[in-house]
Amino acid sequence: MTNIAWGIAPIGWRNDDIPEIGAENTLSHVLSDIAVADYAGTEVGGFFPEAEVLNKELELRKLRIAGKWFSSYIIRDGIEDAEKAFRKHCEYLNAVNADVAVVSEQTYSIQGTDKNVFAEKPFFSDEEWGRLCSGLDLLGKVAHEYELKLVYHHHMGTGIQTLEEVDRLMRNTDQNYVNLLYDTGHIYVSDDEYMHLLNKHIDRIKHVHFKDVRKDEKEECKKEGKSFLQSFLAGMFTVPGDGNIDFIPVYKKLLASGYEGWIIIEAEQDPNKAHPLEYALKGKKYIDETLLPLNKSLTSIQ
Ligand SMILES: O=C1C[C@@H](O)[C@H](O)[C@@H](O)C1=O
Ligand SMILES: [Co+2]
Repeated sequence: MTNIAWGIAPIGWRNDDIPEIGAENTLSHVLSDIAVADYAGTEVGGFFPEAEVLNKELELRKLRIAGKWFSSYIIRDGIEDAEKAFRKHCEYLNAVNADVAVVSEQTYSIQGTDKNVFAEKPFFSDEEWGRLCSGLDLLGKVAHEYELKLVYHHHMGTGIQTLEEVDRLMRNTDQNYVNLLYDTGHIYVSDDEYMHLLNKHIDRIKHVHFKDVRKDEKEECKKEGKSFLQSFLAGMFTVPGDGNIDFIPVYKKLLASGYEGWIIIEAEQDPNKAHPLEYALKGKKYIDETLLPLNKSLTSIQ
């Protein structure tokens, strides 16, 4: 037995970074697809309604909420403003019974712009690093007050993208309050590797995004200097089992370390090209047929 819950993010149906795409997919449609594909839950998308309305729709389908993305601007706006916005965020998370607050520092981020995501990422100065890390410690304590875990999302096109940057963030934040969200797709696109980060920071990882990458598409996007948005629209990402990441050693490492929490399938694609339910089912088939049988090896270790 494991204490892992499998979910899928609404990002395959609708994308907060490009609200026009998939706009025809209503909340009911997305949640019903997630239930049909037999996932335990999801993360909150930007188009999700107030807590009371959402809870009713979740209950009807026996789904749970893992967490919700929070764009912090600690460096740009200062920690006071960030804390105020984050407290509101945590109140909503409590109202929908979530477990984690996904935080990503968006100061200077190019993830939503048309800049070349492979060559134009921002870098923080030493002074900015100091303010970011102490600010995150404070937000982590706020999350703790709300009985939530702050999980930091390393992300392409931001100041915390590479393994080196994640290392620095982990070294300079309080391990009691600042946890890590491990996103296979982002670290693979950034560093051409995904096991190193997992092995190195396994003790801080409290939330996981399983995003697969089509290597050839990635190389093409890099060659063409595409932006982050253009890259995912071109099909750089897909569901686990459909790309070039080997999730077997990833899942084995999580099992061996006793990981408890959510693994969220997160595959942003153009919903007009990649049928969202078809891909949700494809991801679930891979989990059921390839990953879950690995749980037996855990039983034999114990
Ligand atoms: O967790 C995520 C949330 C999205 O908004 C983001 O752009 C995506 O790439 C991701 O990993
Ligand atoms: Co992610």
